[in-house]
Amino acid sequence: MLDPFLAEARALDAADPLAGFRDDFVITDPDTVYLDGNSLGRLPKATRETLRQAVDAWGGDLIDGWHAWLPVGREAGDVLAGVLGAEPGEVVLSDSTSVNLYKLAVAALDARPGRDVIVTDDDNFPTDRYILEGIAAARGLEVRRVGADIDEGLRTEDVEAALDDRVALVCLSHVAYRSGALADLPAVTAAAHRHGALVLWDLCHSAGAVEIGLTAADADLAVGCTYKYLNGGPGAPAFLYVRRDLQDVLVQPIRGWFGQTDQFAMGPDYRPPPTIDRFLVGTPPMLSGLAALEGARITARAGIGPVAAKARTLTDYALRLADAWLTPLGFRVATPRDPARRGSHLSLHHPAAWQLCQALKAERVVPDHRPPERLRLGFAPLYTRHTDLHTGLTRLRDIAATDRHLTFPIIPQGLT
Ligand SMILES: Cc1ncc(COP(=O)(O)O)c(C=O)c1O
Ligand SMILES: Nc1c(O)cccc1C(=O)C[C@H](N)C(=O)O
Repeated sequence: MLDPFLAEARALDAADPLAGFRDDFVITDPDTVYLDGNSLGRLPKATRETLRQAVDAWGGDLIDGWHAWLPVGREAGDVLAGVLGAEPGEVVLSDSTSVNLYKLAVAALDARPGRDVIVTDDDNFPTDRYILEGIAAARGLEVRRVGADIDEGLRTEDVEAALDDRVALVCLSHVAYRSGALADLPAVTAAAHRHGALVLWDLCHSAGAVEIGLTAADADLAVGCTYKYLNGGPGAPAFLYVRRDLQDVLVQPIRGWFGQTDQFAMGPDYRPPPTIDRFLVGTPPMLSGLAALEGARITARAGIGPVAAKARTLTDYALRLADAWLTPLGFRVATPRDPARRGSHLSLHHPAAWQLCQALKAERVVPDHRPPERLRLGFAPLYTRHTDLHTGLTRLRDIAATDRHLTFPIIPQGLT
């Protein structure tokens, strides 16, 4: 008899309005179940072609190529604005998420003179915590860390309790990198605004996975990477968002010539334009920028509404498999069960998570491991099928049931 879960996966895939998008990606080994698109997304076929042409343009056009390349960061920003629920002209590609976080955090702090507290959470992604601590140390500020449950995420009331009129900036991840827990972006933003603070959101794990609605939430600032669900490729430039009315108010700390009015006039003084361009710094990596644009276009074409809806059916389906097959084997779901409170990945706690991760890879299922003791399974709605989850979790169940993972070393080393 056909496993009812498999029948269900096939029915969900058959009814999936995004099913055709899988063909837009390069898939060299169809037997591998790739569940790490939340760390590095797949290569879009269009990107392979775009990059071939870009390399030829470099070879042929040489310096003249810049006429076509210079607008790419803004063009990609406008495509991403649709994905993030922002307006054209409010998003641009620039630098890395880490560098953008620094630039916007400092700009926000400078816009709130006399206030000396940054609020973040104690489970935020490492780069965010390190950068905020660094800024605070350099400026003699306090970092107030809200306690976040590592599986259930941040509670709005806990953020609210940390707010007062000393707080200049609240900086949080929208989707928590380990658990996938989704913070309440509109509610936290509104609470911070009631206390006169600005909010900077890290959208790395939500961009291209959930509906964000930056404009609807009156969000101030955001950063995020393009190499995860947006399929921009390894090291592709990050994006930054600054709400229109803040653009000519905020001054970013790295006064590069790409953030200058009429940069090729090579003028004597720094006079940043009143637009999103003032948050640029230096010469962008063009090949990666073109790849980020191509990747963003696919999500924009699919529409973030259908993408987010598929993220819900994928995570919901995987949760039910986990409950039925994995909980009896010592796994514990480490992601919120409420679909309104999670992004597009699922975390599973198991004391042997590292070994299970290695065993899965050996059997052509690619998850990753995040300490402490969590397997992280990322579902990229554009190319992950429900049947992939059935295959991947069947292999995980069989490995755990037969202890095949115990032959792998216990100590994590290097990349997962
Ligand atoms: C939440 C979050 N912020 C930031 C980063 C990384 O930023 P960067 O691209 O600067 O390494 C990641 C992933 O690498 C992330 O998951
Ligand atoms: N950015 C990464 C990298 O340069 C190497 C390996 C992994 C990454 C990641 O994106 C990790 C990811 N942000 C995470 O949530 O763990």
